[in-house]
Amino acid sequence: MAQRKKKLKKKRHTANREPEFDSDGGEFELAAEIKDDDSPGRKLPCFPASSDCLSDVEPDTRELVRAQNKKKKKSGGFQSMGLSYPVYKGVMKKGYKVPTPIQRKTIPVILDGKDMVAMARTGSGKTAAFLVPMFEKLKAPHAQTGARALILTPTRELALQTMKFTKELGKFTGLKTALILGGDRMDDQFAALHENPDIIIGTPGRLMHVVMEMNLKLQSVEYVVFDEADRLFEMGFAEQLQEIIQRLPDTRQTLLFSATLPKLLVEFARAGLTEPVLIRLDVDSKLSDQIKLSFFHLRVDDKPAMLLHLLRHVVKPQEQTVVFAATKHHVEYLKELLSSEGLECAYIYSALDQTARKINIGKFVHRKAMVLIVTDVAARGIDIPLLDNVINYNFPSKAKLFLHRVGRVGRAGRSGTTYSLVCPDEMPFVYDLHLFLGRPVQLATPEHTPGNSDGVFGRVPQSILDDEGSHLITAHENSLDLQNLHRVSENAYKQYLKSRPNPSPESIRRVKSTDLSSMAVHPLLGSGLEKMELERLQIVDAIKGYKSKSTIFEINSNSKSQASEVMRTKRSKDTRLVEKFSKRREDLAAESRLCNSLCFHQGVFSAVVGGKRRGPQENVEERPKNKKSRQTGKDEHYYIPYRPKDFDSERGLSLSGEGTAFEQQASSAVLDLMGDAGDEDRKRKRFVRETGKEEQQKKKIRIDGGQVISNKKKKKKNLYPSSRSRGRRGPNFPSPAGPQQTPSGRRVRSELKTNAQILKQRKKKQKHQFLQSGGLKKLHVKNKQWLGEVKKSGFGRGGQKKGKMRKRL
Ligand SMILES: Nc1ncnc2c1ncn2[C@@H]1O[C@H](COP(=O)(O)OP(=O)(O)OP(=O)(O)O)[C@@H](O)[C@H]1O
Repeated sequence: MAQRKKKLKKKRHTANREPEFDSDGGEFELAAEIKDDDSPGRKLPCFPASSDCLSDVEPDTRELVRAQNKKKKKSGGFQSMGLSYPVYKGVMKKGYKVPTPIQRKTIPVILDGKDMVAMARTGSGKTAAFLVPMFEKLKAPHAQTGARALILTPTRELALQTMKFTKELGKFTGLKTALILGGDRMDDQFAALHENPDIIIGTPGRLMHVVMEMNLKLQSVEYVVFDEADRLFEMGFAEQLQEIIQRLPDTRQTLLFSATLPKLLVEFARAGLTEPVLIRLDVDSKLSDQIKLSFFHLRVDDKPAMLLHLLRHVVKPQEQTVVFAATKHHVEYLKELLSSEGLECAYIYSALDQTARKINIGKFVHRKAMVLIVTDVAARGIDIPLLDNVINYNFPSKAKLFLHRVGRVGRAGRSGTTYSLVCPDEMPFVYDLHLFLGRPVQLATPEHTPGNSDGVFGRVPQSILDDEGSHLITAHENSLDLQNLHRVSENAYKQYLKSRPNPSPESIRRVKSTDLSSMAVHPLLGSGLEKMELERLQIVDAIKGYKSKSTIFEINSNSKSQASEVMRTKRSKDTRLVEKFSKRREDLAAESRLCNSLCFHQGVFSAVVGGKRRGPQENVEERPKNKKSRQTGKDEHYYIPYRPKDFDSERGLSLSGEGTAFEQQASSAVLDLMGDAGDEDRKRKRFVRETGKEEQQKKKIRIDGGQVISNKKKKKKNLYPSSRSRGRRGPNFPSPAGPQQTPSGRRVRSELKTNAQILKQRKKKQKHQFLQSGGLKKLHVKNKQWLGEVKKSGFGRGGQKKGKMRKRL
């Protein structure tokens, strides 16, 4: 223990000597933010002198060779990173000639042994950024110790993909990898861990389950990666991560990667980072310019028709498309719908059987199906290189989820298009997204052409919806399945709406004040018919917005009924208020129109945000000066906003999506005057003491598949010994030895059991099973039967004879 502490100190000491990555004053805060600077001549962080090397078992010649290689090769390429031959060969074989910016920034720092939090946009090559240095560090398989690297991912698909990358990039290193995923057989996973893998790739739920079953200590892990870290550190995985992290040694190197990470490292406090380096690339331009965005405004019922239109007429036949839907029921419905319309499609959702998921992904990757319908399970990390389009059938409720979904296209410098179907209740999320991206919402105008339609928010011509709608009606009439699935998906949507997070209040306000009647048809959908269609839509809007001057109570103007009298009196009383309200609405609409045009022409986004920030001085005169704006008298030049500039962006990235960690903490800070005395029972309206149930709940753990089980029950289950007793050992099952050593010389207790222990456990289990299956009772009954039989055979039918035989019995 003392030795470990000493080493940790040493590690910190080495890190402190490099000022460019240091945290200020050793506080757990933002250590350093490296701006996107791709200058090839950038100085690489220097290596520690051999005396500072972490291993005190032998002088690390590897480091020296690497430093030597670095000096020789010109900077900018993988060569300059001083990679060893097997690793370099794997990288070249994969076809990576030059490192991507995130790889160039992160690999040298990771090789220097620092903890890291790295953010770069989707498809920028983050996987290789943590795999390459991992291979370099692990070097070659180790015979004695357990796994030395652990990679955690939030979804099975992503874990499978990381496994594929690991195999390809690490082909020449000979390192062994075990994949621990929910949905696969646990016995196989026990066996895989017995083969003494160097790397474990897994999803938190199943890994925690396996770790607890096998009682693995994970003390040999030196390198931990949390891929899609923001998702992993969201509430859903908290317990599983806790269980895994507390088993890891303090001296490990921890890396967090994602395309969407908040700036405040406090949000990752549970990861146990030690003086981490923060690398955030593309903070300003979160989306690749190669990705084109289109937003279509329509009713929720028109979405199926629009989807069909997009897939048939807008998307090219040779292009592959991923459709994101809100729930698995939507996926099932859409799959049935598209199939009935002759569009071949594959589908994935988390509840789908593992084999079916693999088959469906395979079908899509091999271009047997050109459409893949998915829930958000496939939103993160999945890399399908030739993917062209993403369709958001349901708009994501979080801006960062939009980034991840959209990030499935435009990978590694390719181009792609995203189409989002937005119904009225999803409008505030579109505004939230634009706040997050720092762009104005562009409402379509008749002047927009398909060529300049990027980011435009427009309407869908009714003619398109009518055409496809008639197909849909026939399809539904002919298929009972489709009708049922549609009904189920509608019910699921109601549930989905209940669980959906709320948009920000300013976006709701903005949507209310936006005059959508001025919005034209989306340029991608109505080339040539914009003006005519706009007029038509305006007439339809006017009809929709028509309000009768009198109520149903006043149908007969000279009616003397009591109801009509009441209505008339009320009307005369409220006229002033109604007028005031409609005038305010008109003003707001006019202001929003002006803001939109200003933003569109000048790119001044600040003007869009609820009128809080003002545009350039010269345009102030053009604004309708309402009472409020005149009163504020804010001088932009000297005004210091109470929110930081990147507030909206950071709010989107924050793990809870509610704001910064500080704001959350402050809002949840409660002075508990009652202390431990108890809690208020709202139903009974009195204070009650804690019953200890909370403690019991804490002892329960959610395993993969969402099942909640108690720790105790888990132990009773004993899946691991039973698998071992069946002799499912891997071919290279290492002999159970005494204490082993890590390369750094630390002693680790063997996780393997001795023969005696195994036999003892086996006996215990057999006894347990025997008792559980009512073994004693059965034995008793069996004995009785036997006695009866013997009696019969001994004494014939009567059974009452006396004699020698009877005596013997
Ligand atoms: N140095 C490189 N040169 C060329 N291609 C690369 C390089 N590094 C990665 N790629 C390719 O870029 C694509 C995207 O890589 P990867 O999946 O690692 O991105 P990512 O940043 O992890 O994306 P996401 O955030 O969506 O998970 C992959 O097809 C990968 O093979």
